[in-house]
Amino acid sequence: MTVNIALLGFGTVASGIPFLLKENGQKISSAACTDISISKVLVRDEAEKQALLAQGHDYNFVTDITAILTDPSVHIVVELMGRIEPAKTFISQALEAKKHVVTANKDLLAMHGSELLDIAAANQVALYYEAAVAGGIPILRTLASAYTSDKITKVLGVVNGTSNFMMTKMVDEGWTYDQALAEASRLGYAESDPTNDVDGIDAAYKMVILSQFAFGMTIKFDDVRHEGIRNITPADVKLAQKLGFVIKLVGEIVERESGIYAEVVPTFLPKTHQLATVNGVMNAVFVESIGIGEAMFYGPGAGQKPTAASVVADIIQLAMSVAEGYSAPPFNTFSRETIYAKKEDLLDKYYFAIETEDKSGQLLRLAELFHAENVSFEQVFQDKISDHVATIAIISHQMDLNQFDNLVAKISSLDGFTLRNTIKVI
Ligand SMILES: NC(=O)C1=CN([C@@H]2O[C@H](COP(=O)(O)OP(=O)(O)OC[C@H]3O[C@@H](n4cnc5c(N)ncnc54)[C@H](OP(=O)(O)O)[C@@H]3O)[C@@H](O)[C@H]2O)C=CC1
Ligand SMILES: N[C@@H](CC=O)C(=O)O
Ligand code: NA
Repeated sequence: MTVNIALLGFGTVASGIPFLLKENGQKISSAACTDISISKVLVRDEAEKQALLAQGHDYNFVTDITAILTDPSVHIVVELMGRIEPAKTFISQALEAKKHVVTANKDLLAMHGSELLDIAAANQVALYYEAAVAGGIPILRTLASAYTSDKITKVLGVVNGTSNFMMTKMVDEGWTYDQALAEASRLGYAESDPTNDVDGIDAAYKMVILSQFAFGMTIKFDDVRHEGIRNITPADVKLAQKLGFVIKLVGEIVERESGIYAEVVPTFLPKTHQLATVNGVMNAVFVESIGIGEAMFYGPGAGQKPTAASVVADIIQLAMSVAEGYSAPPFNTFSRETIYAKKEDLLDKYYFAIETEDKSGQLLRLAELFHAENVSFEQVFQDKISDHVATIAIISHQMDLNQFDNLVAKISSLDGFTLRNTIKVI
């Protein structure tokens, strides 16, 4: 038997699939208990079809999804177009046509995953998406299988390859923000609209998906506090280095007694923390649990071949179920009621960078403000910006999220002070 797959889109990731099917064909067929063949590829229009044929791609290119949906010989649909629509409609239609679906579309899964999984279940087919979180790292399947015996208490992740690549180039090699972004796009790491990469949105999508696999709870995207890398200045990086930290965009999900909480924020990581060594396009997911303890899963978070490898691994699992005639199990079965943590249960240290006039009494005003919130300073630094202006950098002791929000609001409205940045300190 041959299991037929149809690709929706033939961009960076999709065009990496033929390489693996060809170079690793024997192992793949043996693992799937069947041959796997790309029987149709949906492209945008006739011009793209002609261009791909001219480049030597010898596939059955189609420009209308109906050709795939109505073809009973297509067993698995692989969506690699990205964005919400028409991907959502096409995936829903494919599931309703009783075809299994593989996707890498974290935007769609974070916003509408539950709805799509319900459609899959109602039609007795499966929706797999290993590549949606940390491209080449087999993290979702690991959480869904190897962690069934364990209880996870915390997940930390550097899960956006583009922003991590950019930060690494900017810090280590002095590249500008624009140079770093252009190169991340050229290498196929960035989304077609890289806003989501640099503003922490892509990483927040991944936290939504990770919360389902690690904690069995579905945090809504809007409830994932997120901020990107745009506000980080060379001064922040310099101070971090001086104090033995590196700055990374880190996602965190924790379960406290009151419930679960997720955020993606720039973070001061001690240089000795395992995540501090994750550079370039590499990603890592650091998992704390009551059984295994601490474990870190490290690998490429983006790029054609790593991401295609995760996609093909999903295809193999589904192809095997087709070939062997059993129902493919759901990708994740861990599900509990979602209960959010109380803000007073969320304790962290923070770095505050505040600009103010360089004159007597300014630090005292800040000290009074922190004191009113019952938060104490751990370290304070002052740097001259010009003759009359200074940056005061404060690293606080632990405070809860209510205290942090109150401080941010109060400093922001304090006359003569500009809150330039806040960064979590681990
Ligand atoms: N690149 C990476 O490293 C990773 C990507 N992903 C995810 O994988 C998915 C694919 O990403 P990637 O390959 O990088 O994206 P690309 O933009 O390189 O590829 C998407 C392709 O789909 C085409 N497309 C879009 N809409 C349609 C449509 N309606 N009909 C037919 N074709 C269409 C696009 O055409 P056009 O160019 O004309 O718009 C483009 O060729 C995304 O969901 C992304 O988030 C996940 C992990 C890593
Ligand atoms: N644009 C994303 C791709 C993988 O999800 C990233 O940079 O991590
Ligand atoms: Na993955």
